Amino acid sequence: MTIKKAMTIAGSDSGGGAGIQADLKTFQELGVFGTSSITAVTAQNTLGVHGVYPMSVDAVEKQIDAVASDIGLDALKTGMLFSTEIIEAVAAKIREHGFKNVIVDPVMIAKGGAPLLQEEAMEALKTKLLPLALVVTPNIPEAEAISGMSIQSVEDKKEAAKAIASLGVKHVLIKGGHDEGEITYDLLYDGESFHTFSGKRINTKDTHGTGCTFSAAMTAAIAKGASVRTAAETAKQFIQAAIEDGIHIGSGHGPTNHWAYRQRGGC
Ligand SMILES: Nc1ncnc2c1ncn2[C@@H]1O[C@H](COP(=O)(O)OP(=O)(O)O)[C@@H](O)[C@H]1O
Ligand SMILES: Cc1ncc(COP(=O)(O)OP(=O)(O)O)c(N)n1
Repeated sequence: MTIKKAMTIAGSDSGGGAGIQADLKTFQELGVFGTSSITAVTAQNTLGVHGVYPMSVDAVEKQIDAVASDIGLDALKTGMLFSTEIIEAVAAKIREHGFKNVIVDPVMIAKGGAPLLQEEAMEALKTKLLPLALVVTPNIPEAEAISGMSIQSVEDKKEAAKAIASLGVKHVLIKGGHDEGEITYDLLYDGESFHTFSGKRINTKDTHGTGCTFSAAMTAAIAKGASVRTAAETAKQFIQAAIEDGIHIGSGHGPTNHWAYRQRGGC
């Protein structure tokens, strides 16, 4: 059996719903061996972020080198990168190791409002990291911040996707969780055409880590050889099941259920 491998370069969420923890659980559920480089430790629970402790650039680099030099990877995702220095170091390592299937989840702000990316790091994200990415998966506020455009309609979403693609990233997937309406629409732009992935909007507060889980599911599917479009379909099904069967723990926003997709027969 060939083992498929995926790496996450992201922050740790002590509450287990987002970040590295969500990514590794998702990789595991989709049958992919997960490895990690931790960029920051957050003290976090369902009520919010109580502390952010960035790792040194050297620590982030050494974790990537350790995995690359021995284990290798079929796909890689980034999540919380926090600072310009860490983004520049990660971009340099992607180039040095020649990593190809790079999925960038441009994490900026946690649900409770805590900043997970310093404002001044936006430029490095746009100019250093996005040109190396196969896919970027912003939510609507992140797509607005990257494109500099306000998104109020489907047409706005399409224009923002084109503006983000012009930064050099091959596919742009704008997630629709922050929209309104009974159906969620995630929009994929591949540089030529648009594809929409839809699902029933679940009325729940247990949505902590949806973005991390979605991009990790895409990463796992791509590691297994799926096209970006098929990976987006898998990720949409994975997150739909995970939100529908959400886990009611803590007194704030509970995590999604990473077991749900496989329990329903997906793999
Ligand atoms: N209440 C919900 N019901 C169903 N799907 C949702 C819900 N909230 C988010 N999603 C889906 O979860 C994924 C993550 O979306 P989003 O919430 O926009 O990301 P983020 O967590 O980065 O803010 C997308 O596929 C989105 O459509
Ligand atoms: C360590 C860490 N990384 C990322 C996030 C943001 O995760 P996301 O999936 O966007 O979920 P919410 O913050 O919206 O719940 C995080 N909180 N912590």
